[in-house]
Amino acid sequence: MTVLNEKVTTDYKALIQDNATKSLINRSVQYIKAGYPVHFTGPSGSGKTSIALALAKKIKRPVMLMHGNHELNNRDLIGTFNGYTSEKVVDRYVRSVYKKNETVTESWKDGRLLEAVKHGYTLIYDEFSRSQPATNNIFLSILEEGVLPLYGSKLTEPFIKVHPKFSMIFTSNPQEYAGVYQTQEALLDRLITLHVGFKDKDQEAVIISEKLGLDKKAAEVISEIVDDLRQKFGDRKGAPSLRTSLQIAQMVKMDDIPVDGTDRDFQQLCQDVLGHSVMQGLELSITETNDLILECCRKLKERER
Ligand SMILES: Nc1ncnc2c1ncn2[C@@H]1O[C@H](COP(=O)(O)OP(=O)(O)OP(=O)(O)O)[C@@H](O)[C@H]1O
Repeated sequence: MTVLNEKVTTDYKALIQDNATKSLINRSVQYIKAGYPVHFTGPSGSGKTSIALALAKKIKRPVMLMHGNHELNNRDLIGTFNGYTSEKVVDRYVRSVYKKNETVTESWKDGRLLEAVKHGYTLIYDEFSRSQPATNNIFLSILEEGVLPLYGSKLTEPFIKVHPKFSMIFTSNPQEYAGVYQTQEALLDRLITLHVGFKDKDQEAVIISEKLGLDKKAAEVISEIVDDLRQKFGDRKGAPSLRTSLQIAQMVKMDDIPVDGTDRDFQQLCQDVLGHSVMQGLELSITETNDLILECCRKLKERER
């Protein structure tokens, strides 16, 4: 279980906010205040989770983070009996009298959703469409009736009322991604779905440079190579994301690699970090992949680190 609350200090540079991102977060705060759950959808690495975290921070309530997966079930969400506690009292105060009192009780542990609903946390349900639609049905009761049904929990109450400060932020990858279930219309219908796409190469260069403290020109070279390859994907999925650019930038900084398209170490780094997604996405052989990445590297003029 992951609970983040206001006391946790995050890197203030974690999310570099351009005007579009700022506006997206501000609008989302208003939707949440009005009682609507917000849903960020878009390709992998486009920044959905980072935006969700920044939004949750603005809501100023403790944050519960939950990741969708196909094994998630009501026990994870609502809770489960996780063993027994027993108490035995043996009273031999008077020698001739032996008094024994033994009680055994099942111990209950709240699931993440129950905890968040009870205490009015902000719940981030990351990649929720990786959970089975039947598991996600429970959110319909929360959104529709404002109650969390305690299915199969053996608890005395059949449901609990949702805390007025409870709010939800969902993120998901588009349906064509592997391991993603189709979301029931009834649930989607109740969310405000906002699209988060890749930024352009200049915006990405600013993020790389500011986030990692890398020279602006070096950041531009990296984002240009990644963007060049991304363009070749067209509508195909799995294009290299900002995450990939950040990985290259991080390694360049750590290992003092010159950001120079003709430098062998830099070329090797680009081939290592970008190779797999390019090979898979563009359906190329490993040699074709390496050649393509080299070509993108060499295209760029040598620039200062
Ligand atoms: N605006 C931004 N400023 C700084 N870093 C960012 C920004 N957007 C994304 N990142 C960084 O890019 C990487 C990918 O972001 P994130 O994990 O939020 O994407 P995602 O869309 O949730 O990806 P996935 O679908 O794979 O979970 C992270 O390292 C994140 O810190």
